Amino acid sequence: MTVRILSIAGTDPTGGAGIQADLKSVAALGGYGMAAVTCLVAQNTHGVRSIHTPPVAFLREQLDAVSDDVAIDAVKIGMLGTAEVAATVHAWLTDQRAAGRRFPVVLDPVMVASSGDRLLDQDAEDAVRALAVAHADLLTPNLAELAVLDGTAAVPGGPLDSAEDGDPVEGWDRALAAGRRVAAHTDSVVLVKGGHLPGERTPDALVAPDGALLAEIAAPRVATRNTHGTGCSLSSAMATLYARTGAWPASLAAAKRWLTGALAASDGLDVGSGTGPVHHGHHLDAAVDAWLAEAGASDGGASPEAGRFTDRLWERSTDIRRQIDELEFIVRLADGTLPEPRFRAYLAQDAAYLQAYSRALSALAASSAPAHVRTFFARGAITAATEETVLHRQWLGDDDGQDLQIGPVTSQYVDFLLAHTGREPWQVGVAAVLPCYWLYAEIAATLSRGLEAHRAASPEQSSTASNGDHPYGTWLAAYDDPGFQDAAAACRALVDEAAQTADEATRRAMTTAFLRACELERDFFAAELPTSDAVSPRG
Ligand SMILES: Nc1ncnc2c1ncn2[C@@H]1O[C@H](COP(=O)(O)OP(=O)(O)OP(=O)(O)O)[C@@H](O)[C@H]1O
Ligand SMILES: Cc1ncc(COP(=O)(O)O)c(N)n1
Repeated sequence: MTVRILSIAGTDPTGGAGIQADLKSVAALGGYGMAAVTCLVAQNTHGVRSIHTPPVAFLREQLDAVSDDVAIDAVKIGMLGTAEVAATVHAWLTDQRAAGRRFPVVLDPVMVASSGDRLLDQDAEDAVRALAVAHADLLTPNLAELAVLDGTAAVPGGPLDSAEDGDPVEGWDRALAAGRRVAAHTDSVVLVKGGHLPGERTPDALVAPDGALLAEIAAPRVATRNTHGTGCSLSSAMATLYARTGAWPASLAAAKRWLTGALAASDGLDVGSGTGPVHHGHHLDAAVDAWLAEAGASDGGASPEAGRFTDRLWERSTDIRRQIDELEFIVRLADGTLPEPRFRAYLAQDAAYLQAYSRALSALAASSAPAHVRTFFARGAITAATEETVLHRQWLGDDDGQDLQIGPVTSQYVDFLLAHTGREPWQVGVAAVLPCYWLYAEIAATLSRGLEAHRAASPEQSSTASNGDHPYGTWLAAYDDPGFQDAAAACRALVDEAAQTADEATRRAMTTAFLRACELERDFFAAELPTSDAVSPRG
């Protein structure tokens, strides 16, 4: 069943925060969104200009109009603005309960916007606290709001906190302690959010009224300034997912995954020149493009006129690339804990793959592409074949690879490449082989950061020891070879050039081929580390 979620919140005419963000988030997570407006806010990505609060009797009319007609599966409360508005929502919820209508309530105690503008009168804090105590099932304060609810300065960002650049670990411990106190006091689950902590991580945790830590998620910080409305979006996502599942930890895990994708895709939005919004519908782009393609219409974004074609491809592959970064195989390869048999099994598949890749590049070298394109791929075919030989000699020993069992994902990827470079227009072929260059070049950067971290953590390995004691150090270092990075950039430029010469149908086929190859790259890495791996890690 589609869950019906009511947002009670203020507005943002630029669509990034408040009710507009709530409705987008509910829809993005498969719910049906409804909204009753508390305050009208003239704001944009730079800040709040003015606030108009309609008479509270009208708010009550909106709320009754909904509840008299529609069964509500969850309520999300955002900006309340004044004590009177908070009391009106409080009274309506009390009446709903008295009438036997029970639904989960997520309260995002919005007090100050990320721009620094106040969104709640100071004398309304008690009314919000009372609402939390009486009706909230989940509270989602940011660190500053947590400090206000806690009534102490013991939270980073709290009233007396002067250590803006303090230690993130200590700050997080203090935040969790405050979260536990607020959960106990309000008898609600508290989602403690680390978005405003300094450092590389943005931890989030759920604490229960009895102090139990229900979940803790340490997501990496997405490097973007576009965080306007993340709090609104996360709280309405939690309301929607909890209405669907009845489980807070599962809701948080799914909501964070979606929100991280929305943050990662936000740079492609270009909404406003200040702190921009997140891309709530980032995961829907591919479905809409497929419908448009079936309808024979332009996808509107992948035309060569609209900036670099490969920029659009990169943006469209955001989710797949994130999934690759999060794969256990990649994480453990980078930190050196990947079991060696697993690594060797991967390399064997990689060697088989490279033989076929070399044949695919040869097909492009023999295609009807312009001469400089054919030359590039002729060289690439030789490099891939040579690389394959080196892999065999260095890691796989004398085994000549003849009796290698080719895994199902490897053969799927190989079939895909050979079909796309042999039978399709050359432009589609170059788009199909690009991920093997480009994603590998990007993954190399991730892996070499892992190697750097490993070296830094092993100071006894002097800087003259090139690879520390990382078991795959030599292999990781070869990955980050500048020659390979250059080849990836050159291949990308050829794909941009190919898009210029292609008609619209061919550009669509290029996009589809690129994205499919990205998925196959992901599946190739994922196939090598089944979760039930019984091999013990290398000592
Ligand atoms: N740069 C980022 N990268 C990844 N996650 C982030 C980032 N910034 C915020 N988040 C996440 O966004 C959610 C909202 O957290 P935050 O602490 O920013 O709340 P907030 O201040 O209420 O939000 P808002 O900015 O809308 O006021 C949390 O899940 C947090 O971890
Ligand atoms: C109506 C409304 N509600 C909430 C926020 C907080 O969002 P942010 O802190 O990201 O500005 C906002 N700006 N506007």
